[in-house]
Amino acid sequence: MVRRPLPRILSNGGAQLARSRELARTAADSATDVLHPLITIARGLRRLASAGRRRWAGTPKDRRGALLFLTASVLLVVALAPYGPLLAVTTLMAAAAWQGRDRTPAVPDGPDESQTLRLKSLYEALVPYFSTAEDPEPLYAHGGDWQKAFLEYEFDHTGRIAHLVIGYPAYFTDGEPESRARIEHLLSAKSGRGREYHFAWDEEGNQLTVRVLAPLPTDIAAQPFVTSPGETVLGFTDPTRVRRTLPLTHGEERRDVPPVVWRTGIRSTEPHLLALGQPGSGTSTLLRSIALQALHHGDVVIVDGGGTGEYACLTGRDGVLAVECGLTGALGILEWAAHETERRLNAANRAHQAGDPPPEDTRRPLWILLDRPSAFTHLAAAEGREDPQSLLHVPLRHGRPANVTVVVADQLDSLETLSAPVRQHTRARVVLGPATPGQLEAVLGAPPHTTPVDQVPAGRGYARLGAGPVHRLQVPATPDPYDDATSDAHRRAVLDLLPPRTTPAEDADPPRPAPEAVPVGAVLLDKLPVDPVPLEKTPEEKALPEKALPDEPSALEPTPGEVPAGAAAPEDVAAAAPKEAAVAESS
Ligand SMILES: Nc1ncnc2c1ncn2[C@@H]1O[C@H](COP(=O)(O)OP(=O)(O)OP(=O)(O)O)[C@@H](O)[C@H]1O
Repeated sequence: MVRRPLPRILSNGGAQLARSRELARTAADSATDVLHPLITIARGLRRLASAGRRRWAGTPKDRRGALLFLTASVLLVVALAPYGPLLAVTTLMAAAAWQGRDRTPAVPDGPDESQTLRLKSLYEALVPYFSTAEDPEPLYAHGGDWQKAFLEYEFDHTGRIAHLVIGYPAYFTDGEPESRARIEHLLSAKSGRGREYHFAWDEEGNQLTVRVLAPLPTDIAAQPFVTSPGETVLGFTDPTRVRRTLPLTHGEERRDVPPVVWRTGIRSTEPHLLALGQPGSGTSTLLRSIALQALHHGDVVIVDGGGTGEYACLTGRDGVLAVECGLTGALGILEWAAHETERRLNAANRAHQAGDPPPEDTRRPLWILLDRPSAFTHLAAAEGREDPQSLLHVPLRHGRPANVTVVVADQLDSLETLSAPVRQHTRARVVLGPATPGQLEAVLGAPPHTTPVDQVPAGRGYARLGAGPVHRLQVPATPDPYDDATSDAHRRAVLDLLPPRTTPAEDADPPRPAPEAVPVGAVLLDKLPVDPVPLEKTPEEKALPEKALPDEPSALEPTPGEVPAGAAAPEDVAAAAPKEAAVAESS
């Protein structure tokens, strides 16, 4: 079959179109220049005519005859006088040209007096940092020319600097964080506090660009976000670093906002997240927001060391396998999660070896969300029991290929209490609330390029995914719907996102979920005796210390028999015997 060439307009249409557009623009510009006097006179005539109409309309009816008579007399005199019509037309044109002149006030070329004063004082303040006695031609000198140093500047409507490009001498140590920090601190103080500034250092060109950032929106409520499976919206950020936007609704209003999207799952390079913040900074809210998104495609296990019942709204919901607030329950569920991770790995490995796709029951994402595990660490130490964090090792280390994601939230000053695997394997990081530059750098691994604000709203902070840039972050408002302080709109927004309740929280004998709804090997945590299949325990399971299992089965706690039983089907248990070997193999 012979291929026919595309019509030329399709093959090189883009370039042609651009050329034609450029030609049309040039022609229009030239025509405007040539016709400018005519346009001015026409505009003036229109203004004169409308002034005449207004005058006529404003004249009382009894005087209109006299006015008409006067006008006619003037016209007659002009017509009869030598050169009268010519003079009249010339005068009319001159009047029209005067009336039609462009009256928009000319934009002043440079800064006004107060702006010049600001720039001068900023320049003077920079002199000690950007000059040395040995420099024969200093760019910065007391009483020097600020216009040479400040290459671009813009002011906002309040007269404060909104954008500034500063040139600096090549010998300034712009590679040293301390030197940069000194300049950034000075500039943000002198340009007006209470705003956030972004600093971009161009080390090659010896230029620093300062930009004032608009505050991030704090009024975005929880809602279904348009994302693909495996993507979680942590919050919203600036359009400068993130190209993508998400369509959001805010009441009646619709807007597009750039999100910070965290990718989890098999191909993720940051499969687990650590969120830290001062008390009340919004880390529990972030966890709730993540849980609501995770429940779209996966199962969620929540361990709440804070014990304030902030996740009660999730209890018994479809996909929520457990919400644990006590140490015993936390140990039980985390132990199950570790077994489940291993079971998934073994099942996936067997499938790989057999050349089959991974089994269905290893693909559904499992989320382990821990709020304040450091509280359990203290409690466990006091009671001489195992630290729940030690049970996170397997999910953290091997969770990615098993579709298991761990999210840990804690207070900033508990960073040291977090176990090494938690700190090592959580490559996605969030810091919320007020934090010192040192704390930000310790958690994020890099300093943010923006200055902190004095008043930090709840849910405001920074996020960094792996070795990526540090983003400003505002978490969507996802409050506890059972909190009296929650507004009706926000309560509605969260309740609308909750999956249906499949198990009544208080029900001692809840209805059994359909067998197909329960992943093979998953624990029916709360609740139900599993089918009475006699299951063999692995040597490890037999060796489990009794203390690791719930003392008193609660509504949500697995019974001692259920944890290992649900953690692995019999054939899995047998295959899981050389667990460590299998795990090592898969990694
Ligand atoms: N993104 C947000 N938008 C609006 N309000 C928020 C946001 N995050 C948190 N808040 C509000 O701030 C308060 C504290 O939030 P939250 O309980 O999540 O903080 P926390 O860091 O978990 O504190 P604590 O550890 O003391 O419980 C709550 O009233 C909550 O509604």
